[in-house]
Amino acid sequence: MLEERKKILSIKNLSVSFSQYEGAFRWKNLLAIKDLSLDVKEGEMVAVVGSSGSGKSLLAHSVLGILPYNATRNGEISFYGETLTEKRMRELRGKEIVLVPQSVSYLDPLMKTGLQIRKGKKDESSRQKSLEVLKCYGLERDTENLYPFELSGGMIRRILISTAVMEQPRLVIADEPTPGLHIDIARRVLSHFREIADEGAGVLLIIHDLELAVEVADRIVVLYAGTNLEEARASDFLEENRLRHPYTRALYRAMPDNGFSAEPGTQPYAENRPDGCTYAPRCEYVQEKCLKEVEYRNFQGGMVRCIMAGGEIR
Ligand SMILES: Nc1ncnc2c1ncn2[C@@H]1O[C@H](COP(=O)(O)OP(=O)(O)OP(=O)(O)O)[C@@H](O)[C@H]1O
Ligand code: NI
Repeated sequence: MLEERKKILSIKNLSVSFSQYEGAFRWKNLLAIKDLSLDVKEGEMVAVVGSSGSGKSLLAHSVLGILPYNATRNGEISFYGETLTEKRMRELRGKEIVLVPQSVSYLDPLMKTGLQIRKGKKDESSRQKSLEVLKCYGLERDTENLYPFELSGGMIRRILISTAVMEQPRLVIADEPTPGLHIDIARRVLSHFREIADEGAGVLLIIHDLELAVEVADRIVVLYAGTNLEEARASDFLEENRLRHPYTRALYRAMPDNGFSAEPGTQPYAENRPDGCTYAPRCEYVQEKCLKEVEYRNFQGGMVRCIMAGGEIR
């Protein structure tokens, strides 16, 4: 019998709001993430896709406990079944839970690469370990003596990953690790994350590029205007009618292999989010009842937030 894989990360009904000063002693509450749920199990790579501003980085920062000071988080985040409080996040961060940040400016420009990977430690065993990690990521030994400005974009990405995995984390959150990389290098970077998952850790991969996500991940979570509309198996993207939500189907049709057909319209900003289904203003199937709150529900081995799935949409 197959052993049940343990849940590493569980996020239930996450919301993140910002309070913003509007002037004249008025504050406005902006709901940037609304009712977002997902799990990552051992050995699994879950990709989160969504266009710019859909809440991907906020999701990552919520798990790490590094949201901006004016943000409020609600809902439940747990790690191996234990609720992640701010204190617990601080303890796990950089050790059991690591972030490969979106920005390459994360590296210290004045510190040699080797020292950055071992977080300033100078003892011989840390040095040996960092050399092994460099080798594992296809980087020469001498890379340890280089400064960030002497590295190519692809090398910097690999250094950021090396730095993250030095401590053998249980959960790796990678925030857009591929933009600006040549496609071959992007694939190589992603295959390193795949290996990390295959060795038993959980990987939450935040990525714009749906095609790459489908190639490498086990499951795909589709974010739209701060909430999730669908969770599908990567293999569901082989055929349009295996997908559950009209938005995911539109994304499918926009993929290069499927005709590149872009759909009209854009995702709403948090302050203009409609009541009910966030996708309703653009949806060809929209009906009166879509304007009420829509539940995120189990459907055909995945999840969907659409009342029409299984009915009008087959
Ligand atoms: N500090 C902040 N103050 C107010 N609103 C914010 C703040 N940070 C983010 N937001 C809001 O949250 C939304 C989601 O931001 P987030 O950075 O998570 O997007 P993203 O999906 O990571 O985008 P990208 O693909 O461009 O990195 C933004 O559209 C913005 O409205
Ligand atoms: Ni982001």
